[in-house]
Amino acid sequence: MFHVLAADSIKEEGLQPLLEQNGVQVHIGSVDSGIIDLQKIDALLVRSATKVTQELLDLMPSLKIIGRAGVGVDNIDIAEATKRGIIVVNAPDGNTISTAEHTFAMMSALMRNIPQAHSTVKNGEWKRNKFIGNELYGKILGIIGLGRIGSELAKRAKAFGMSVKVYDPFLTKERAAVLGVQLSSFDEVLAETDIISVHTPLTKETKGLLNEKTLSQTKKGVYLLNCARGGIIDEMALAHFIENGHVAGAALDVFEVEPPENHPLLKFDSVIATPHLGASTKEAQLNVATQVASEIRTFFENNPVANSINLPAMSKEIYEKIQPYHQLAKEMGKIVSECHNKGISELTATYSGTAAELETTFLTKALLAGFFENRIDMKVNEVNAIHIAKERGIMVGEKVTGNSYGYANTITVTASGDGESFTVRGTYIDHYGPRIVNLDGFNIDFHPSGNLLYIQHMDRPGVIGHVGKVLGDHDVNIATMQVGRKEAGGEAIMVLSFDKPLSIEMISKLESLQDIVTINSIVL
Ligand SMILES: NC(=O)C1=CN([C@@H]2O[C@H](COP(=O)(O)OP(=O)(O)OC[C@H]3O[C@@H](n4cnc5c(N)ncnc54)[C@H](O)[C@@H]3O)[C@@H](O)[C@H]2O)C=CC1
Ligand SMILES: O=C(O)C(=O)COP(=O)(O)O
Repeated sequence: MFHVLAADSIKEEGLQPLLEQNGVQVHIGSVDSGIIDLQKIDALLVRSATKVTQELLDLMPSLKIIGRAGVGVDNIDIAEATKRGIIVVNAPDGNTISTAEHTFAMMSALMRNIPQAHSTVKNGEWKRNKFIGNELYGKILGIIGLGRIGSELAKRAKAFGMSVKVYDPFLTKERAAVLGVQLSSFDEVLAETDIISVHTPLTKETKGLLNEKTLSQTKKGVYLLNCARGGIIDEMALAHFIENGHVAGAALDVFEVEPPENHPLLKFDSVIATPHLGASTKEAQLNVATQVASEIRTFFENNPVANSINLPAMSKEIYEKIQPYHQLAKEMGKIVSECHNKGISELTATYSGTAAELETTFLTKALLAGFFENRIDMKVNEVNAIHIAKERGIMVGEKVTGNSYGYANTITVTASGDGESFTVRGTYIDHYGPRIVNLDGFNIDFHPSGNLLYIQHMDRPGVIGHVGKVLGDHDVNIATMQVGRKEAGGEAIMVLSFDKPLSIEMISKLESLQDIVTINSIVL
C-alpha cells in the first residue's frame, strides 16, 4: 500500500485523484497528529505551515515524494530532500489569480485606509476626515519579481490606470513589452515608484532585498506590499522607515515568523495585515490540491511528474521518448558496477546519434543510479545521484560524440580509478530493444536483462565446452550465450543468461575451470 499523508488542511475535494486510486491510502492530519506511523509514509502533502526539516525527514524513511499544495517551497529543506532522493513537486499556477487578486485588494485597502476606517465604523465612530486616501489611478507601481503573480498584478494595475515599472533580472524585454510594463533596474524601481510590491520567491538572494539601505533609496511617502514571503522586506528596517515617516504605509500578508507575536510592525496604524491569505480561496485551494494530488498519482503510476523542483520537467511525450534510453542507461550503470567491481573516481557517459538529442543529464543520472544500486545502502535515484557521486569523490562527466559506431545511437560509459578503467557501450534499436554492443573493448551483442554471467577467459579450444558441461551436469539451462574476442588465442569473453540466478557454489565451480580468468554475476 502507498501511504499519503495530507497535512496542513489541504482541500479534501482536491484529493480525489488519490482517493479513487487503488493501492493508495490517504491519511488526513498534521504530521504530529499520530494518524499514521510516520515511518510508513510514501508521500507527504503540505501547504506552508508544516516545516519539512531534516529532523522531520529523519522520521520518514519511506518518504519518496513531497507535494507542496501551493507555490513557495521555502518551508521544505529541498537540499536535504534531494540528498535523500525524495522528489519535491509543487502546484505552481493553481493560486496565481487568488494571490494577485489578494495583493490588489491589499493595495486598494492600503491606499483607501479601508481596514482602519472599517474598525472605527464598527466602533460607532464616523470619522470621514481621518481617512482621506489616495487614488491608484496615475500612480506608478513598482513590481519586484514579474513571474506568474507579478504579471497578473501588473495587468490589473494597468486596467486601473496605473503605470508599472518592473525589476526582474530574468525577464526579457519582449515579455515586458507584451505585458506593457517598463523593464527597469532595481534602483529605478526603488527611486521612481509610488507603491512597491514584491513577488519573488524567498531565496538567499531575495532575503532582505528591501533593507535599511535599499529602503532609503525609495521615494518619501512610498507604500510597500508584501504578499510573497516574510523576510523579502526586512521587518525591522521597514518598522524603522515607517516610524520615521519615510514609508507611508505597508500591507503585509506574510511574516518572517507566522503567526507573528507582539510584532512591532503591527503596532502602526499605517500597517495593514492579513494572516497569509493570498492563496486562501475556494478556487485556489481546489486547484492546488487537485494539481498536487494528480502529481502524486502520476508518480505512483510510474509516470513523469510535471512540476518537480529537483528533477527536470518532462512532458509525457518526451518521457515516452526517453524512457527506453533511460532504462538502458540504468542497466548499463549496473553492468559497469558489477563487471568492474572496484573503486572508481571517474565516470563518463558519452552519447551519440538519437541518444544525444535527448535530455542526457537525466540519462547520466539514471546511469549513476544503476551504478550505485548494489554499491551503497541507500536509495539512489535521478534526484540524488549527482549528490551521492560528489559525496563519494566520483567525478561525473558527460560528452557527445558524432561517432555512433554504425548504430543509430550509442551510450558509452567508462568507469575509471586507480589506473584501471572499464567501458560498456549500449544502443537502443527501435522495434528491437536495448542491446549491449561492447564490453571492455570486446564487441558483443546481448539484451541487458535477467540473470547474466560475464566470463573473461582465454581464447582456447574447449573452454566454452567445459563451461557448458559443468552447467549441464548440474542441470542448469543456458538461455542465451554470446562470445567475443579481440584476436585469436588472446583474451575472450562470454556473456551467458539464465532463467534463474546461479548459486555462489555454481559460480565457484566455473571459476575453478582452466582458462577462466574472472566471472561476474549481473542481475538486471
Ligand atoms: N501569500 C500567499 O499566499 C502566496 C505567496 N506566494 C509567494 O509568491 C512567490 C511568487 O510566486 P509566483 O509568481 O507564482 O512565482 P514565479 O516563479 O512565477 O515568479 C517569481 C519571479 O521572481 C523573479 N525573481 C527571482 N529572483 C529575483 C530577484 N532576486 N529579483 C527580482 N526578481 C526575482 C523570477 O524571475 C520570477 O519571474 C512565491 O515564491 C511564493 O513565495 C505564492 C502564492 C501564494
Ligand atoms: O503557495 C504559496 O506559496 C503560499 O504562500 C500559499 O501558502 P498556503 O498554502 O496558503 O499556506
